[in-house]
Amino acid sequence: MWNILCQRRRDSIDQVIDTLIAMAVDARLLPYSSPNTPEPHFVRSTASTPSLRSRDGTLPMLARMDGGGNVRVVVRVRAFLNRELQRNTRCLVQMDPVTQQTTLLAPDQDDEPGSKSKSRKVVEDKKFTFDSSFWSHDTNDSHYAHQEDVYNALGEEFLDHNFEGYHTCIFAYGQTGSGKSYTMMGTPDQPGLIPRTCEDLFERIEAAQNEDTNIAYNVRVSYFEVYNEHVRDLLVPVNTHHPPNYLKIRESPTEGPYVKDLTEVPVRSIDEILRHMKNGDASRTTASTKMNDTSSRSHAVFTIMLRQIHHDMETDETTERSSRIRLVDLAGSERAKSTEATGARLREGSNINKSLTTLGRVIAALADPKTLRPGAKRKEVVPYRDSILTWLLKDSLGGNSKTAMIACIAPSDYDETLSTLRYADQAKRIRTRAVVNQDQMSTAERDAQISAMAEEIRMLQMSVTDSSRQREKNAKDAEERLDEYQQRVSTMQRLMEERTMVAENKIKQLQTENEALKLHLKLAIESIKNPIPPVQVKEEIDHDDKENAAHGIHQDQSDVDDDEYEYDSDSTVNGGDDLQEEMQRYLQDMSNLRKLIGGDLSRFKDETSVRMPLGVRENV
Ligand SMILES: Nc1ncnc2c1ncn2[C@@H]1O[C@H](COP(=O)(O)OP(=O)(O)OP(=O)(O)O)[C@@H](O)[C@H]1O
Repeated sequence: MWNILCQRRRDSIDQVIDTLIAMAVDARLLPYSSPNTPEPHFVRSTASTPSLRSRDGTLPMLARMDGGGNVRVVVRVRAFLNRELQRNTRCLVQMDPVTQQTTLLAPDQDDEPGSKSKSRKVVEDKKFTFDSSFWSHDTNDSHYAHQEDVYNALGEEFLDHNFEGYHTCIFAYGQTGSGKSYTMMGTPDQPGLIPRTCEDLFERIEAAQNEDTNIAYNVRVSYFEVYNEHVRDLLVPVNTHHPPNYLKIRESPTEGPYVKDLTEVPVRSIDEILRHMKNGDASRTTASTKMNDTSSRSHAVFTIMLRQIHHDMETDETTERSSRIRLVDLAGSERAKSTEATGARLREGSNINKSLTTLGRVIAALADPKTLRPGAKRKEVVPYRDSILTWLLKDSLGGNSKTAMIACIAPSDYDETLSTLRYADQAKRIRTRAVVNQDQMSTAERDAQISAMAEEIRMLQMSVTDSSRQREKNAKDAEERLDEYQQRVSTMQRLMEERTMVAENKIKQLQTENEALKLHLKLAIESIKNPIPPVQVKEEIDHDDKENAAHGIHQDQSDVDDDEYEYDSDSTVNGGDDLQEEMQRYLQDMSNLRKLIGGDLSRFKDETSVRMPLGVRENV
């Protein structure tokens, strides 16, 4: 009992320390400090504020604020493949749909001919419990998990997080041929997690825009693969006459590691995003191996950047939420003996294993409570930089992201499945520190930020020119400055885009108001032109008089009332003229305002297009 209490206390302390470390790392977690605190670029962050558009709007406040959490780990077992059926292999995996427990059964002596299991000292049943266990082995079973079930249980919730402003990452891990690509990409008939996420994303955007015109969405995608420790852009068509263009990795103090010059394509519809996804997928390096006819020989990273910009017309404040959706299909771990690979395949296999081994070391380091202890130099302990894959996934594995791992397993390979399940079991202990990526600022603040940035870019431009003169002397320094300069330019482009979106929204709103006023004016003029005939009122009054007389009520005022009515009618006409004049004046004001905003808008567009060639991003 005492031990449990101590453990609980240690856990709580660890949690508090975690939060404090996260606050120190990410200034946005700190409460808005005093006015004396210098605020870089006037950005007032409201991280952890309620969702702009959570799915049902009923998330409890605490759930929204708690960005930290353990890596979600799920496991999926696939059906037998033809070669396994021909060998008459036995299914070694059992899953309990109630407890989510996965049991790996020890193979019989005759199973897995030539496998290491014979020589293992202890070959016994092993039990693991994960967040979900997806049984995709036999379609006849009631708890069979279809592609849709996997998306509903995991993908949908992660997309909710993206709309709340969190970065997310879902990666599929497992031995070669265990069903990673099937789970992530799927087939045309059975689409996997990536196409389902794309579809759901645009369906939600469409629904949200129909509901609220003050919110604008901006979606971009990128797709790259890590092949033989090189990064290749999958959205750039392959040119067989040229050697592959491998991209470099850079690390920015604010954004973390990123791929330099990676294509980021803006997408506006489901069809567009699916087209890019399919093109990229077709460019991926695959080959036929003994274990899988279409084996992925690279790690593929499909990233969706989602920006939600909400402009409040009343306060003239803009709230921007940005999130990154990373969907990773890792290459499969493999044993040279099983794949019988030689030559290029063998070299690929050893590179794949090398990066997966590093991923395993990163996971082990992050899962180790000692790494999280106060005073531990986390950066030094976690070997992110030992492989391209782990360096690029640094943020997703141990930083600002909500992350899930799908461990894919084959039904009849004891050793490989045990190794995958152990890997997954360790990943369960990793805690990430996700925060809502949200900024809020007024139009004036944004303008000030753009001016400050323009000045900064001017200075950087000058220093880049100076540096390039000394390039021979100090090439690295010059390159770094150029990188920084390009990054600032693209940030500024983003701000300009935002300003354009806000201006467009304002115009839309003014147009609606204008239309409403025109209609109002038309009705007012019509009612002035065709006033209600006074005679009707008179008749009614006469009728009333008669009735009143019949009831013996004295009506001295009836003539006066008539006069008053005629007088009122005149004054209505005069009042109508006034109203019409006022309306005309108002309309004039509106059209002036519209011209003014229109002028601004075209100016912003001009500025953006003028600055375009300076940016790093292609196809933007
Ligand atoms: N849940 C499933 N239901 C039906 N078939 C599946 C399932 N999972 C995988 N498969 C089939 O198994 C084979 C191997 O799957 P897949 O290519 O997805 O494996 P992988 O883990 O991506 O392999 P690699 O690491 O070699 O790329 C494919 O023919 C695929 O259609």
